[in-house]
Amino acid sequence: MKYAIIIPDGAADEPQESLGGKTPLEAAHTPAMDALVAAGVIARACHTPKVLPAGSEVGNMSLLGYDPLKNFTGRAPIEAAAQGIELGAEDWAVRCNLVTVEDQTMRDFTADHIGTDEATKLLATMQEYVTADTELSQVLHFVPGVSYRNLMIWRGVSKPAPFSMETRATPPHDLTDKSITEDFPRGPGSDVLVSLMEKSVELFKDHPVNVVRQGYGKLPATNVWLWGLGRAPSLQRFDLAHGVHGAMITAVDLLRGLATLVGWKRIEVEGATGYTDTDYAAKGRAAIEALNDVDLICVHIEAPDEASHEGDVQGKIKAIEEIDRHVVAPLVEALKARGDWRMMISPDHPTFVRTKTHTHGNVPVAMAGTGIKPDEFTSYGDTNAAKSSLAFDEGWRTMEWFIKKNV
Ligand SMILES: O=C(O)[C@@H](CO)OP(=O)(O)O
Repeated sequence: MKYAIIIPDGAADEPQESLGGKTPLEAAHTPAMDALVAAGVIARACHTPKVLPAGSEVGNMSLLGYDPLKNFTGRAPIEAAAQGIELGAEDWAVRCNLVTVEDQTMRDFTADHIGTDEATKLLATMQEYVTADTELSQVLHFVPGVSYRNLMIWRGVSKPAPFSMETRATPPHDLTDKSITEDFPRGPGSDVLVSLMEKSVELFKDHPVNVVRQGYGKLPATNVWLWGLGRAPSLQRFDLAHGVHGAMITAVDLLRGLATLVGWKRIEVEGATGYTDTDYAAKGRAAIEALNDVDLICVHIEAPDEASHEGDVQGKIKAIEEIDRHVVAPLVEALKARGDWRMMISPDHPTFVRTKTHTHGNVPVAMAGTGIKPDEFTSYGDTNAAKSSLAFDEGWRTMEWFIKKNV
């Protein structure tokens, strides 16, 4: 049996007045996704338990079949795994966004999609500052990632990290257009995080990177925003849990990290950007090719989530349609040509274009293929999922149903 999982990140949403009461998934023209539901089932799953952040870090862990209530330790340690950074028992990883804050309001949690080269220079400035501070020089390390998504690592052997599970920090994408004044990190060790965030304002103010950016009309990176901290998680290998070898196609470190932690192969695709300008067709082609090597291919596409964070409903619809045409449609054909197959389509969490951020709640899950008997539904969407009698309140249990159903 060959399996494929498509994750249109953040694609679930609420009905929109501007779409005549449809959700973006329902307004989008998605013949391949609809055909999959017609041939199989639609279900709903909750991948974000109320007590955890309604984020991709929790949602995707659950989607891959791991109970986040037992396994989730924070977002940054997962992203550290993507970079091959090993965290010891005393170490903490912290997500270090580059952001644009204006008049104490979060103008852009991506610092206008800052380039990786520019981000690397700004992080080097933070590192220079920390290195000059004898107390923190041995423990804090700024690690560039891709664009605004970077890390800070606290090596805790010589000086224990002051953080705990009680340390709270708000994701900057939850603050778009909002005041940041009440949302600085809180709890154990937050003074260290806040002082670095404040110091970055001073260090970045006239930084050459920002001078150049403003010269060509781009927003400056005014601050680092520290959040998503945690210690290393330990996840059971996916093949030991399900007897299936998997591979991941994604453009973001969060999913690369999850793949690493569960023992999946990672496939890098040229032109995959983690944004709405990604090369959807290249991802589709890479997924088909991967079926030669692995039993399960997972394709994660960040674009619907990014369009939602920008409040761009038409951009979200376009991203969903591109996924349907360039990933789902060719992949279904390729799977069918190989014999027994199954496909699942599931977002990790809803991202509302209205609020420009993630929310807890159900996502629609389409599952079809060998051994899955069709239900009465014939199109993919949030409303049909809400009506379905197949529901996974503990979303992480969906994976077992998908892999093992009737086998
Ligand atoms: O990586 C991030 O910082 C966020 C926003 O881009 O991603 P997601 O919304 O998928 O959690």
